[in-house]
Amino acid sequence: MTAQLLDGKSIAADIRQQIKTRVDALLAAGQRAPGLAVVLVGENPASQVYVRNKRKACAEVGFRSELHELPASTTQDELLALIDRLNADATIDGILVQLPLPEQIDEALVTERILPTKDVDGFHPYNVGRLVLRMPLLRPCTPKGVMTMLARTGQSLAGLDAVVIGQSNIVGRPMALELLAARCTVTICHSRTKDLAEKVRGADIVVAAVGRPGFVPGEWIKAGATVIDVGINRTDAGKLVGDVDFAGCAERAAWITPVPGGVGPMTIASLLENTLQAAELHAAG
Ligand SMILES: Nc1nc(=O)c2c([nH]1)NC[C@@H]1CN(c3ccc(C(=O)N[C@@H](CCC(=O)O)C(=O)O)cc3)C=[N+]21
Ligand SMILES: [Mg+2]
Repeated sequence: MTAQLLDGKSIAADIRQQIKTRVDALLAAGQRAPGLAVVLVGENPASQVYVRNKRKACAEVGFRSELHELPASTTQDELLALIDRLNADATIDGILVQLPLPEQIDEALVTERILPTKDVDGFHPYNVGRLVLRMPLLRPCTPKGVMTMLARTGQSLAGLDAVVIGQSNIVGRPMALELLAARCTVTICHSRTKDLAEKVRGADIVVAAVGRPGFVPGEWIKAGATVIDVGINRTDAGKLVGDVDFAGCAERAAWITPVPGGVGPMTIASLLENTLQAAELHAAG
């Protein structure tokens, strides 16, 4: 392996330490702790793991977090009524409705119901529009965490060729907008892309967010590239693997993120940053 590891686990721990210091200062000044409401509908085992990790991170930095666990049979109106209550609750700064939601619930409608200043996922059309216009407010957590990791490489991003594989609303699209704002030349690839291998071969930065284990082989990677693996795929043996062939890509890349311990912990660190930012917005009125 020649690549250096972008250690999300340790960068996320640094960020939590910084946030804890700021929360301690808030409390010392007589202000309340930032509050996050996490809403979990149904019993998706992966969602339960992520929600547990999020609440553990909140506790570590001194946030108040509350968990609203609703049955899989919850109606859309019941969920919207809960969001209305959380929107009106002055002790709640951030609302996170864990996705995916059961099929009877319209995710877009739920996302739009959350007050934009409490939308710590950054999924509300208001926050997405702010990102498009280069005046971001609350930024989607996974792309934000990736930008924090890229900053840690110390390289200037301006003018680099970036390829994002995947065009989802929660990762691929906002990721491309973040890289564009950092003045990369960005290509978004997806399932209908022609000559994907050629596009990746030209990239200085590759972000893989396809949800297919080992989808990006080492042969696609340009020498010295930065490889960011957003994939979290569980094998039949219960092991977590990313979207890139780690060993193959690490032979050529200058920087690479592991799975686990890469982008996942950074997503949670960004959620904490967003919740603190939302608390500051609410304190400012
Ligand atoms: N409204 C909403 N917001 C989200 O941010 C959101 C969501 N819904 N639905 C699901 C995805 C996925 N996601 C992850 C968060 C942390 C890890 C994470 O901590 N990963 C650890 C491993 C965790 C494990 O052991 O499974 C790691 O990569 O090292 C992974 C994935 C947030 N998501
Ligand atoms: Mg996310």
